[in-house]
Amino acid sequence: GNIVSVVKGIYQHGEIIKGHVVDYGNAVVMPGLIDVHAHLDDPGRTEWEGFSSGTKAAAAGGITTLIDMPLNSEPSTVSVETLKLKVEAAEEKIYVDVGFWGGLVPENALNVSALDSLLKAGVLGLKSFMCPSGINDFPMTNSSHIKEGLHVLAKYKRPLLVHAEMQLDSEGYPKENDDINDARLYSTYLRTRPPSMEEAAIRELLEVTKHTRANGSAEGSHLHIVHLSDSRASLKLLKEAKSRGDSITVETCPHYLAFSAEEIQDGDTRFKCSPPIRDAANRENLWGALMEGQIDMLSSDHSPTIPELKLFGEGNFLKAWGGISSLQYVLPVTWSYGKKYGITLNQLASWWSERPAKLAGQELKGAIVSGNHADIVVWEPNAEFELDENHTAYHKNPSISAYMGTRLSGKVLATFVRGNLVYKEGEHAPAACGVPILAK
Ligand SMILES: NC(=O)NC(NC(N)=O)C(=O)[O-]
Ligand SMILES: [Zn+2]
Ligand SMILES: [Zn+2]
Repeated sequence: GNIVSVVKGIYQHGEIIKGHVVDYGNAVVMPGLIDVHAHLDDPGRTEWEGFSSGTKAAAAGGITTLIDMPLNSEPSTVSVETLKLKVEAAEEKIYVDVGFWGGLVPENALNVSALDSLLKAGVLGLKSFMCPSGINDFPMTNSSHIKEGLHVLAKYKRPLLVHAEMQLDSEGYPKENDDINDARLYSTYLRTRPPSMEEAAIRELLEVTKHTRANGSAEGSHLHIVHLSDSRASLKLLKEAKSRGDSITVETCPHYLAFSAEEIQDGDTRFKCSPPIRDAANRENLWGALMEGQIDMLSSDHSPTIPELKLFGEGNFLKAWGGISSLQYVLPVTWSYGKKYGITLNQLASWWSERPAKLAGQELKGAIVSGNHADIVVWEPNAEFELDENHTAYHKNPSISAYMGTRLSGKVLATFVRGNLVYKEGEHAPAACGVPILAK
């Protein structure tokens, strides 16, 4: 299951290597992708996705490790008991390795022993929202909850991931439940979540992350901003905080790099997510920041649901479920939309494998080096395909993906997890052989 050695050619110590040699010709052999932000909705909402379909889609997309979010499953993963339910739900159903984030919510944030037991039970870190999550048993937290959480996490050297948007009553922008008649217009939804909401949340977080600096009271803990969309004030604040020594990283997602507000059609709620996809100029800035290293990594934020909750009929952006379905496509999407910015394979491996592995504390994953798990994706960057109904999608609800109808390049030929061939050109391994990852 591990990489024994990495050699040039097929000779080792002057001898032709014995055993089973597979020659993938000019295809790229890369570390498997590690997606630190996916909502697999299991247990409890397997009609939205589920471990089996979600990890099959992942394997088909070259993802070898997923870290599952603590919400959208029912119940949310906010305690030892609910983590147990999640791990049991994953048994015999995961085709790639799956780790778990725990939830930081008001009911456990100020209860040190509750957080200790959740972390001792093996979650790889905690996740919290600074605005309503859309899930009833996953309420939002404020900065005092987050401060407490970070101080407990410091003992375990594990991260806190935060959905950084804060509702500001002061600003006169429409709220989601105002009865606005043009709820079919994407611009109406966009106005309800201006960049200032991300900026306000990040300003508040930076008051807490100063404790994560060397010799700070929360030294050892780490804050990770999930799915950044605002490429201006928010990114500037994060850059300054990093230069002051705060332990902070930030991710963005392929949908913020692929799409722009100008191209989202009225009523096409496949594109609804929070924070929202912003304008084309913002997308250009995000690409610039990613290429320069100001944005540390990428994640899918695969947040599917059933088609009915996307309200395709009425196309109401204010009431439809927010979340983009993308898991299987993130490698070809990043590659296809990134080519014009000159992205390299090394950058792909850094954004999708090396850095996510560090965030999730997975020292034996994220790079093809001897001793590491043999988690590998083999793919052809120049192979093009239409993402249409003829393209086999393994997601539970393929029709809701914003990527349907796009033409992409980058075809996955084979995916290996701990040396097991889990996917090969349309075929999955006969049995689910992924491992649930619990922190020691
Ligand atoms: N409950 C969710 O899945 N929310 C997600 N929804 C999005 N991103 O629109 C998220 O990550 O915030
Ligand atoms: Zn979020
Ligand atoms: Zn999410």
